[in-house]
Amino acid sequence: MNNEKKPTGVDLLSTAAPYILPYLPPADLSAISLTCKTINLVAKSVSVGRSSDASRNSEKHPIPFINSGVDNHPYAYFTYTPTQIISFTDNPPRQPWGSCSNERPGSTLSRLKSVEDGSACECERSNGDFLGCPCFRQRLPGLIWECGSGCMCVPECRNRASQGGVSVRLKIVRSLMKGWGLHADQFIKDGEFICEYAGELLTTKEARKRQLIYDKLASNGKHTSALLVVREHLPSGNACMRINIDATRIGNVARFINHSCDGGNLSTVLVRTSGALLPRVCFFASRDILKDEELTFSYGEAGLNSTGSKCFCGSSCCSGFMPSEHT
Ligand SMILES: C[S@@+](CC[C@H](N)C(=O)[O-])C[C@H]1O[C@@H](n2cnc3c(N)ncnc32)[C@H](O)[C@@H]1O
Repeated sequence: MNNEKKPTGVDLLSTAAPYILPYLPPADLSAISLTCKTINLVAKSVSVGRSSDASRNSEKHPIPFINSGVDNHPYAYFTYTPTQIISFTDNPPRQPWGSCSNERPGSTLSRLKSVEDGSACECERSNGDFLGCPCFRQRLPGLIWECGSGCMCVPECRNRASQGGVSVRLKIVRSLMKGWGLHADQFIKDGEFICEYAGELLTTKEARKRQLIYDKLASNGKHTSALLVVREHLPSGNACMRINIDATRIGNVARFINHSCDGGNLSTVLVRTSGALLPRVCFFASRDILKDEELTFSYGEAGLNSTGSKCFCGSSCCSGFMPSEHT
């Protein structure tokens, strides 16, 4: 005789729900949480997991959302990518987030630490020739050349500072006037790498199309977008290359960095890596940054390009209005 009890519908539901619910966007999660007690409990734990780490275990430390009673937003929903990707024309694929089974990758995501004495960089030598590494041949203002697949050096090489993802402790804090903002959760030294601006790489045509949609959505005051346009001036001085990165649907923590009219405490640097076709846009501390300070940079000059949206950066030179990028 078989004494084993057959699982009930509730048993099956509580087994399956933790695997399915982390794939749901907030509106669907909230709707399904009303169906029964079991689902409600799982939905609550998914929300708690989401607000505890925006990076979905992709970065070295968790990056929590902090909302100390400003409003009822526990987190912002988007698909996470630690580095730039080619754009999606359709909706991005669903990514689970908030599951308690997610494990921080730790050593599997080869963490790159800077080596103070520089002796780890073997790329300077090629057959005994110290001019072997392409990264050291060209240095231009606002541009850093890092070692890459074309170099012989170890991942710990100090000339790969921006390649290991976010290694400083950060948090995403809600404010009444600016929405979410990225803050330091530790002291950060002047010049330290903070994060890449990761998102979808767009053609200029696609960037212009999306900007029109975002401007329309923003006019009802409920939508924030994160489309960054950076221009790389070529050595001739006569031409420049445009890089359009949209972190609105798919991005990383850089999508939460707010604007400051005084230039803020971050510098925007283009990083070219040996062996890679396209540069990456990276943020470095432009001065020492204290724990809890908000991280900001200038989106551009307000002047004639202003969208008319009010700026709440609070700096002494605030123009009162947010700059806009003419895409
Ligand atoms: C890249 S997002 C930054 C993250 C955003 N605060 C959020 O909650 O997702 C850019 C948007 O943030 C808001 N923002 C950024 N800096 C601001 C500032 N100084 N004053 C007011 N709003 C700001 C604007 O709505 C802007 O369109």
